[in-house]
This record gives sequence, structure tokens and C-alpha cells, in this order.
Amino acid sequence: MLPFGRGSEDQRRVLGVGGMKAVPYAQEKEHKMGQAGSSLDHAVLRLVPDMFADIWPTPVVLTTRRVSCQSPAPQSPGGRRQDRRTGGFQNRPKFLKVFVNPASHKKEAYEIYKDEVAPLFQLADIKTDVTISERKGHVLSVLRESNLDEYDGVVVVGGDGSVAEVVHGLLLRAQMDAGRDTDSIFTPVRTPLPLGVIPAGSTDIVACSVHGIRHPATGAMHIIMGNHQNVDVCSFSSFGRLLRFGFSAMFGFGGQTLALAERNRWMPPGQRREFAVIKTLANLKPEDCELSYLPAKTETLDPVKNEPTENENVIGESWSTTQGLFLNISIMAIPCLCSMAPRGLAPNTSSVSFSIQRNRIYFSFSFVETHTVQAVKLRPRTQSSWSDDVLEDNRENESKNPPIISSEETYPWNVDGDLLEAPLELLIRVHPHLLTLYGVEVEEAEEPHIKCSCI
Ligand SMILES: Nc1ncnc2c1ncn2[C@@H]1O[C@H](COP(=O)(O)OP(=O)(O)OP(=O)(O)O)[C@@H](O)[C@H]1O
Repeated sequence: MLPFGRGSEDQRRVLGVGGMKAVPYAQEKEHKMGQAGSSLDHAVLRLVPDMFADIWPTPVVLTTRRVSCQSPAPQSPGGRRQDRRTGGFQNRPKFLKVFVNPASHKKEAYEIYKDEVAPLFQLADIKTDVTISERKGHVLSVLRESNLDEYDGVVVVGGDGSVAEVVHGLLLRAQMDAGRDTDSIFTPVRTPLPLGVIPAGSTDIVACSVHGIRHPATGAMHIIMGNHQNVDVCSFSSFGRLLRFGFSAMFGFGGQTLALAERNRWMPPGQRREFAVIKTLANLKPEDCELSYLPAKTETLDPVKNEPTENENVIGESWSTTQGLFLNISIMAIPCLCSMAPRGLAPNTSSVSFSIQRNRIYFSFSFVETHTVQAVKLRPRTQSSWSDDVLEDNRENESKNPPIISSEETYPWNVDGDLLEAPLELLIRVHPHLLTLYGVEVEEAEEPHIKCSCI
């Protein structure tokens, strides 16, 4: 099986249009059909840089999960897709609900949609119903209240935060339609609508992970051709209460940096991000946590079907628990490819080392471990080091800023680039193949050409 982030030179080519790398669809399809399945990684990582090894000599944990991924075509209610003229492409949509976030990145999302995507949909005879989001949360309320039966798919034009909002909305809606209580933990049902992602944000990790490239027209072509890829989604819950769905999360450095950036929203975005990274690094303190994880069921290759099969008996359902000081813990349900880490932040590897690529140089950190997990539970054991900084800041700016920490202490998590202030204990469960995205399995993202802010 060819995992994400690996493959021969030939296999690393991505499907592109409009002057970008262009591989004929048939050739790409043939290549994909040659694979036994794709892989998705789930990672929990605990970073203790070498320079701090004397101070925090604890070992490090990084967790990944490998899941086979075949893509049966989801059916819209009533099986209406089968009645359509699909021009040879079985999953080709005819009517799409489109959400555009005009505030994404450089505020160009609407222009990108109008100039680069809408004309392609028109050529392909695809009808659209477009909503320009007016504020954070607007998309969520539209997805809750609209009749979605008439659509073949949903499209989001924006960055990772916008994608996360639509994913959360679609999955909440699916639970509501299935009569589930969305306030509590449950085994979620799939959403019947595939989601297309048109990158228009500053990082676009989800688009890079399913298209291999940040290129709106490539995203549009995957939608038009009805290329489907099933992806895993995480649920985040605390003390039995569902908080949200998402693809990735960071606690420690990643959460603290975002929290600091959010507290300084008055700065321009680039400056805010750099300020937050530098200040967090300068005050970097590890979090003292109890981390438990449920190892994933192992996979072996079925010799007859040449497909990965889960071996339920090898690892039982027993939680592994570790305690100690963690600089960063990341959980990833998608490979998290981006221009700065073209092979992904969650490399699909059984090795205990984790590497990120910067300008073609690889760093293998001995202080990062990877594990394959189905679920992770994190419980900080002391007051967050982040709250010390908040209190210090608040003392400095007491007259300007109201206190942020309430009597009930929360801990900052970076969930798909959004700040989630979670209570003491957070349970993250991986739900295999919960969502279908328009796209294909990609081996590697485009070479870095734009500054990326994923870490
Ligand atoms: N009209 C709006 N005004 C302000 N914010 C909005 C609006 N519509 C949506 N949002 C919110 O903006 C947030 C960030 O958007 P998005 O992720 O698309 O852009 P970005 O942060 O520039 O990109 P990336 O996440 O890739 O870094 C999302 O959480 C979304 O809910």
C-alpha cells in the first residue's frame, strides 16, 4: 500500500489544471486504481527539543493511524444521483450549495470564486446556490436550517477555519437528521453530502491534503469530475459533552500561540501571527499533562484481495497512559500537507521519528514519537502555563482588557486553526471515513512557493 507522503517521482504528480502540473485524468485514475487504498494519519506528538532535554528528559509521544480508504459513492437521499446524466462520471454533481467566506486571508475569496471557479461550474452545467458568509457562525446556522436534500454536494471557498465550520455544520446536521442528541457523545453518522474545498485562505491544509496543491481551479475540477475521497474526522468532547468535529488539533505550543494571536486581534494578521509565535517561543513552558490513548487496531495485508484488513485481536481495547511535561501535542486525522510541509505534518510512518520539511531540508527529531491511535484523552495536571501569561498580560493592560480567565479554568486548543477553550479534560475520538471530500489521494504537496503559517 502506498501511504500518504510517499511514492515514486511518477506517483507524486498531482492532478492540476490551468497551467499547473497537469496529469491526464485517465492516467491519474489508472495510477490510483493501482493502489490498494490510501492512508490517513492520526498523530499525537509530544515535542521536547534537544536543547531542553536536560531540563525535561522525558520521552516523547507522537501518534499516527493508518486507515485504508476506498471511496464508495455516497448517495444523496432518494438515490437521485443515479437519475442524472453524469457524462461518464458517476459522482458528478449537478446542483451545489456554495459557501464563500469574504473575510478569508486577503479577502479575495469571492473574486477567486467568481473568476476561477464559477465559470468552470457554468461550463460543466452545474447549478449553484451561493451564500456569502456574513460572520463567524453564519454558515453553521444556514446548514442547520436549510433543506439540503436538493443538493448533490457542498462547496466551501475559504481557508481552513471556513472548511472546519462547514465540516462541523454538515456533521451536526447529519446527526440531527438521524435523531442523535448532538450534546452528548455518540457514534456519529456520515453526512450524505460530499464537500468540495476551494482554497482561498492563508494555509489551506485541507485543500493541499486532498488536491496536493493550493489551486482553486484544481479544486473545482475535482468537484466537476466527482472525484471522491473518504476522510476520517475527529470528535472533541469533554465530560460526555460534544464540543465539535474537526480534522486536527494542537495543545501546548500550538494552542498557546493561537490564543495569544487571538488576544492581539488588533494587529494585522501576519504581524499578529509572527508576534504570537515569537512570544510563545520566548516564554515556552511545557504543560504537565496526563495523556491516555487507545492504540489503533493494526492492519495486515489481505493476501487474496491485496487490501489492508484490520486485525482486531492483536491489540485489545486497553488505554495506554503516560504523564509528564509536553511542549506540544498534535492530533491529525488528515496528513496536513501544506506548502511548508509538502509531505505532511503527519507522515504516514511506523517509525518513531517525525520530520518536517523546510526548504528541502529534513529534520528528524529523536524527541518525537509516533503512535497509531483511535482515541486520545488529555488531562492537564496543573494550571496552564498559558494562563500565567494571560494573567501577566492582564495585569499589564488591566485598564484596557477585561480578564480572560474565568473561575472555571479552560485550556487553549488549536482546532483546525480555531481557538477552542476546552475544560480540564478533552477526549478526541477518530471516526473513520465520516466525511467524503471531493479530491484524490495525493502523495505530496506542491513545492513551497508561498509562506505558510501552519506551525
Ligand atoms: N464575513 C465574515 N467575517 C469575518 N469572519 C468570518 C466571516 N465569515 C466567516 N468567518 C470566519 O472567519 C474565520 C477564518 O476564515 P478562514 O479560515 O477562511 O480564513 P483564514 O484564517 O485567512 O485562512 P486559514 O484558516 O487557511 O489560515 C472562520 O472561522 C470563519 O468562521
